[in-house]
Amino acid sequence: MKACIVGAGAIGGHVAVKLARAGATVSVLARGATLEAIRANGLVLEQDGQQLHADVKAADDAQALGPQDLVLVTTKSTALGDIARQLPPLVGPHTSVAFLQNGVTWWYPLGLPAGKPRPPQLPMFALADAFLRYLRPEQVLGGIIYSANEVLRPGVVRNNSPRNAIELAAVDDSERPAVTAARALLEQAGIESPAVREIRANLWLKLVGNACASPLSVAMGNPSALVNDPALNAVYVRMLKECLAVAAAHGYDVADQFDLTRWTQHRARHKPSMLQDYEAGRAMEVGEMVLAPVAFARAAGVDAPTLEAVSAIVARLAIDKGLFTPA
Ligand SMILES: NC(=O)C1=CN([C@@H]2O[C@H](COP(=O)(O)OP(=O)(O)OC[C@H]3O[C@@H](n4cnc5c(N)ncnc54)[C@H](OP(=O)(O)O)[C@@H]3O)[C@@H](O)[C@H]2O)C=CC1
Ligand SMILES: CC(C)(CO)C(=O)C(=O)O
Repeated sequence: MKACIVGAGAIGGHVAVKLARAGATVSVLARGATLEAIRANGLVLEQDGQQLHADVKAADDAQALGPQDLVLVTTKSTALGDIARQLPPLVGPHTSVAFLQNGVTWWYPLGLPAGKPRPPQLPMFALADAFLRYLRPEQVLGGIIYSANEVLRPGVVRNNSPRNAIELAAVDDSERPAVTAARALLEQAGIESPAVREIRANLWLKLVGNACASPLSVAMGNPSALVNDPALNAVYVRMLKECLAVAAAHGYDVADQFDLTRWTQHRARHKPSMLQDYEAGRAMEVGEMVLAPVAFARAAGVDAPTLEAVSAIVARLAIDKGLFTPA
């Protein structure tokens, strides 16, 4: 299978190495120092004390890579406007394009099953205009990542989690051969990719964790505080309950599936990507992970005072550092 990874950072670097080592024809759309490093030394993934290496074709111009069977977009959400312009040369009539961003992303309303509440109007939904100029809805896959990673230096990624999984599905939850094939490729590469019944249920399940742990970690500058400090832990648990209520109000009751222990497991050794961005001075996914759940709460009339308070603080921190601009 011909697969292109768009954005060779923490997640993209991990996935590209694994797919290439599993025998897929892998290319990456990268830029700047990362592109130079990949061209010079290939990509390296540090996992369980091992260094896994892969040489992959890399370019900053999608034209040089051509149409693919599978495109995995692994940039931050904040880059999706640019990606929408760069993607067309990678897309043929049978290409599947999976979007693996954390949080509420542009495809949420696309294929939303009848009977589920409509989401509030959010700025990221406007990206649909750009993507659907050249993608048919059935080519778009939603993706959820369970894999904690950080870039040590351009082209070198460290994996910080015991479990690495990517959940993929068509945005209307229909089973398609292209989705089954993409999951099989991931599994073959050692990345779990289980069947998905409702992609938005999986999105909420992950988002509940991110929407609470990530902003609290940014506010504290420390991911373990929300586990080790009893007062903060109480705030964290209140936020989780509120966020689970928001998900349920939007048709996805995932409370029984939420595993707090699993969420707190790698707090000590992994800084959430949002805290990594805050510390590195990179654009933060505040709209998608922090403000979106609050907007969904208001749309459904769910009272979420703890979520609102922490979200407001973290949005302010991001705005003041120039890492987020409210729409
Ligand atoms: N890191 C983690 O552990 C986890 C992350 N996620 C989610 O996964 C997504 C990706 O996160 P992560 O891997 O951490 O992000 P990173 O910032 O590490 O990587 C993104 C990569 O995309 C590149 N990029 C951005 N725009 C372009 C462009 N126009 N052309 C080419 N390359 C581009 C960046 O390059 P440059 O450096 O030049 O900007 C960078 O190399 C996010 O939504 C995040 O929330 C989910 C689970 C865990
Ligand atoms: C790995 C995990 C779950 C940690 O918060 C994450 O999603 C992130 O870093 O953004």
